[in-house]
Amino acid sequence: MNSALPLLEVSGLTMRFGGLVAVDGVGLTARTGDITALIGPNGAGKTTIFNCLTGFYKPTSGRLLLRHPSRGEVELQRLPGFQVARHGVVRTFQNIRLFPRMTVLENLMVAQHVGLMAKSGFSIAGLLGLSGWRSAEKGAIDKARLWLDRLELTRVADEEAGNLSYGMQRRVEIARAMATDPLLLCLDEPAAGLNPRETAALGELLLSIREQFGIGILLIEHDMSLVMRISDQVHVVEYGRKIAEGTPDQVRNDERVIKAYLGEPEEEEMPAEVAQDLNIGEARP
Ligand SMILES: Nc1ncnc2c1ncn2[C@@H]1O[C@H](COP(=O)(O)OP(=O)(O)OP(=O)(O)O)[C@@H](O)[C@H]1O
Repeated sequence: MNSALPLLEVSGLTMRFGGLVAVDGVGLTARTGDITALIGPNGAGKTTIFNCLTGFYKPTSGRLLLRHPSRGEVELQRLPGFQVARHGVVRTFQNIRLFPRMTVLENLMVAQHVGLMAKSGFSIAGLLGLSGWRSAEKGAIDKARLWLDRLELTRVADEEAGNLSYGMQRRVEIARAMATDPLLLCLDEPAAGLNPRETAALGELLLSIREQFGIGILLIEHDMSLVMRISDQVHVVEYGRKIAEGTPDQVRNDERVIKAYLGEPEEEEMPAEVAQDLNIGEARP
């Protein structure tokens, strides 16, 4: 657990769609060196929080404070959406969004496009081969290859991304995000569609990224077993509101969380696998 000031501090985040309040005054923090999970039942507002955080939506109100190591305190909600990733808050999506007809290596190159264009001076001359552009391009290829190597994807570097297994495509998405040097990696349901073996490998991968690169990871995930195993902190939302936060042990024993996931005891029987994941098998009839 990292005790410095949080990398990200969200306060009073509200997002309305017409009459619907999808996110209602949510606060949360994410720290460098931590895996922070954001969980809650379907429709609770998790992806909307991510969309606000990563510049896809302009929040109705609230403050999204990023402590950037060189730029100081940045209020993300004030930035144009495309600037958020440039400040190091990078995401993956619930549905994989690779370029399926490009190779894996090309997918990682595209992610670095903005940096490359900046090196070209956004000019035709730059693109036509000035040395600054050429060395930047080489740097981008080297960085892409480094991340492919780190995520054990080198052997598929020249394959079309769309031909890979779902689990491998998820890995490529994470490699692509990491190649942009994020401060905060936001993963929206990275285990969705993965088999148990792929999910276990994903867990190991996220733990090793946290260990080796000391970035913050913010994770939306429905696989409670994965969340409970790898997270440092867990925030729980229901109907757009934060209902609990704490360590996995604190959250799995929180009555409000148990009710949010399972309903009232008399309403429905607890599914055995959920009870096992939350480790509350003995606590309920
Ligand atoms: N662009 C939008 N326009 C209108 N309503 C929206 C929009 N995006 C989300 N919502 C609504 O906001 C609420 C929260 O949705 P959101 O996708 O954030 O939930 P979630 O917790 O991510 O759900 P899930 O776990 O199923 O992905 C839902 O009622 C949803 O229908």
